[in-house]
Parts: sequence; structure tokens; C-alpha cells
Amino acid sequence: MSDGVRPFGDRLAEAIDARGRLTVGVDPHASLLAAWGLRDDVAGLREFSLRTVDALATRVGVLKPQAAFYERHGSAGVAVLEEVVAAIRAAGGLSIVDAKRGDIGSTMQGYADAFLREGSPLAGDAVTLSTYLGFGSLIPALETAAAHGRGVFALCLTSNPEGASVQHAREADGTSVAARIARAAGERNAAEIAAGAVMGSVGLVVGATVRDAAATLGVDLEAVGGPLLVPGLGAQGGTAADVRAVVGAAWPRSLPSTSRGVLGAGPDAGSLVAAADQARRELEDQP
Ligand SMILES: O=C(O)c1cc(=O)[nH]c(=O)n1[C@@H]1O[C@H](COP(=O)(O)O)[C@@H](O)[C@H]1O
Repeated sequence: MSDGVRPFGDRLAEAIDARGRLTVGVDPHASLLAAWGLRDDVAGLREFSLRTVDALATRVGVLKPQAAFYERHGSAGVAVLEEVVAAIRAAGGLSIVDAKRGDIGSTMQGYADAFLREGSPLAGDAVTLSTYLGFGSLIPALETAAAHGRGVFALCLTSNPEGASVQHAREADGTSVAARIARAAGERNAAEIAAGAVMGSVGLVVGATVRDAAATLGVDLEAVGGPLLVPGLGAQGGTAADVRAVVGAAWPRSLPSTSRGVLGAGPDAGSLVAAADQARRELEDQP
């Protein structure tokens, strides 16, 4: 890490202390634009996104804009994503750009430059990455993230039912693909924690819908030492109890995430805040 750059894990811990751990996805689906009375065009996309940032950036731990819903509007949509990342930062919030990029290492450096390098307009505070070209293919991104005080969230146990066919597969020694990824992330984080970070900058994505998968697959999420992004809460059927069951002792480092579950309450800012507050209360009230 360069001198003077604060590790992502430290900044995230501070955000959780200040605003809680609820993460809200900024997912401007065409159907949500319509429900908010907006057109499915770049102006509607911008209005939806900035209203969401205005309402929630100072009220929830993290906002997670979903790149796909910006890219579907072409380069003008990507420019709105840049504006959203800047607006979250200007409001003092933290962002994870949900881009789920994955490629061979040499190309991964390009993604790292786009999403993790200081000064890039698409760089939030962290990015989601796909691990299925092998965890080692992510190394250029992990190094860029660490150098620039940013984080990555590597897909481990995703919330969709199809994920199991890849992630639950086992190697000859019985280790699951998901466990291998968790272990590799843990090794990277251990070095950062040994150097004084409160948590590592290599996070994992573990869906709220995979209630007992971590135990079944022998993935020790507590040992990973990095943050856990836990999507699938709300529209995909995951509950607050599911989140707690999935993350177990790693709760202090977890980021339960919902998009439609909160955005569906819009467009009124007060209703968005109320929906986020209710989701947060349900999570905190779990025994
Ligand atoms: O990386 C993610 O955020 C993610 C991983 C995963 O396993 N499942 C998952 O649903 N997501 C994302 O989380 C969001 C879920 O949205 P809702 O189902 O509306 O809450 C979408 O943007 C998904 O792309």
C-alpha cells in the first residue's frame, strides 16, 4: 500500500460504525423506472439514481450501483454511473460498483484500472469480481485495490440457484470450489491484518439464500478476515434470519444487501428511508 492510503477495511469498518451495515443496491431496472413514473431512458436513469443516492447515501452503510443497468443505456448510461459514484463520494458514503468482472490476469489489470485505480471515474470504493477464471486471475485487481485503498468482493457462494453447479463442485481431496476461494481470500487478508488493518480488503460474496451452504461446504467465513457481501435479502426470498444463519460469527464484518426490497418503496425519499430503516431493524433484532 502507498504511504498515506487508508486500507479499504478500515474505511468500511468506520462506515459500518457510523451508518450501520445495510447495503442498498442501486439497480435501476426498467420496471422500477416505470414504477417511479420515470421513462426508461438516460434522463430517467439519472433521476432514479440520484434520488436514491440523495435519500440513502448518508443513511446506510454502503450503496451498490449495479453496472448492468447503466450499461444497457450505452455510453451515456455509463456516464451516469460515473456521476452516481461521484455523488455517493460527495455525500460521504461508500460505494461498491457491482460489475462482476472476470478475465485472464493481463486483461484483469484493465478492469482494475477502470474500477479500482485512484482518479478513474468508474472507481468507487470497491468492485465485485467473478472468480471463475481462477482466484489467481484476480491478483492484478487485488494488488491495485490494496495500493489504492480499495476493496474487492469475489464471488464465492452466489445467491442464485444455478451457482451451486460450479461453486459446490469438489476437487479430488473433497475441497469445494467455494472453500478454495474463501481460503485464498483469507490468505490475502491475513497479510493485511498482520500489517495492522482492522479487516482485509478481499471480501467474499455469499448469498443470503444459501442458508447452510457455508457449513455444508466447509467454508469458514469467520476465518476469511475480510468483509462479506450478503445479497439476496428481500426480493430473492432471503430473510434477516437467513443472513444471520449464513454469516454466523462473521456478522461484524457482513454487509447484508438488498436492492428491490428498498427501491420498490420509492420514489418518495421518506419511503425509501423507512424501507431501509425497517430492513436494518429486522437485521439488528435477530437473536
Ligand atoms: O454481487 C452481488 O451483489 C450479487 C451477488 C449474488 O450472488 N447475487 C446477487 O443478487 N447479487 C446482486 O445483488 C442485487 C440483488 O438485487 P435484489 O434481488 O433486487 O435485492 C443484484 O444487483 C444482483 O446482481
